Amino acid sequence: MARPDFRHQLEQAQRQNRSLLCVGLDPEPSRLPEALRDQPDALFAFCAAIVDATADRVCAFKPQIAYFAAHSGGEAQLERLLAHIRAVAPQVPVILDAKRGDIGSTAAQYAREAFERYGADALTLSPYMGSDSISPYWDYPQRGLFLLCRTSNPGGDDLQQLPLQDAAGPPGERLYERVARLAASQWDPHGQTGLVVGATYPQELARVRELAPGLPLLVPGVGAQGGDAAAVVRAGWAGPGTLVVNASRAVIYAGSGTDFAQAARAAAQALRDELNAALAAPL
Ligand SMILES: O=c1ccn([C@@H]2O[C@H](COP(=O)(O)O)[C@@H](O)[C@H]2O)c(=O)[nH]1
Repeated sequence: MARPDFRHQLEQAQRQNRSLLCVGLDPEPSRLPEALRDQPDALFAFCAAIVDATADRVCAFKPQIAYFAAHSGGEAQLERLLAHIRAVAPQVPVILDAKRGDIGSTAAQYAREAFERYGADALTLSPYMGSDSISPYWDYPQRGLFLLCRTSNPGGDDLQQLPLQDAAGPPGERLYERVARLAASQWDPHGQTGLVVGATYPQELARVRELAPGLPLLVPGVGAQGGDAAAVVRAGWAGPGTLVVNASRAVIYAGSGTDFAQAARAAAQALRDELNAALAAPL
């Protein structure tokens, strides 16, 4: 049977697992439990154990491609990991975090890599090369696209907060606001677009929600980066399928011993409950 489109997958996973939590899969070899560290497929083995332990507590998984591509043989382990998620948790969509952005001909190759090679359900993109760097991904209308809008890092201010003075928007519109407005209009011809907004900037998150009332927002920055989970829900929630809150290190490194997967499950459960407690009505 054909998989539903990303928005429906996300909505279904959120309802089924009663969860807004996305677990980020960012395996750093020096932080893996000792028992796994020397295994040739340690990245896969670690992430697969986290997936198995948390699949009924999350609405998505988000592997960050750099943690795999940085190591010889790592991309093959990422391919294996996506196949594993598909086999053990077909109801949970996978957002490949690659933050791609390039001219159209190269973008077409990145799209093929994400959606055909890895079989990801959604992909993060940097939109700062403009519409022709995004349009090749529209050839995969079933897959989700999350455009970087207001990122979680302090340096995001350097460009994303710049006021614009051109005729295409209201005077003083910030660059991140322009991205949100475009994503909610001409940059979303197939209803597949979402935005990345950091949990560390709840005011901007609320502003993005005003500008893009129905778009899914992928919100990294709770846990290790200190974002407030309840504030994220208050600012970003607009109904099932509209808010995905990512935590990577706070979940995957919750434990470091042989019980690391159980520790990850407990951390995911606690974060899921914290997010749910901030919802006005249960999922
Ligand atoms: O603005 C952004 C965009 C992406 N990320 C990514 O999310 C995770 C966050 O990891 P934590 O361990 O929960 O801090 C990581 O993969 C980043 O590359 C982000 O942090 N901010």
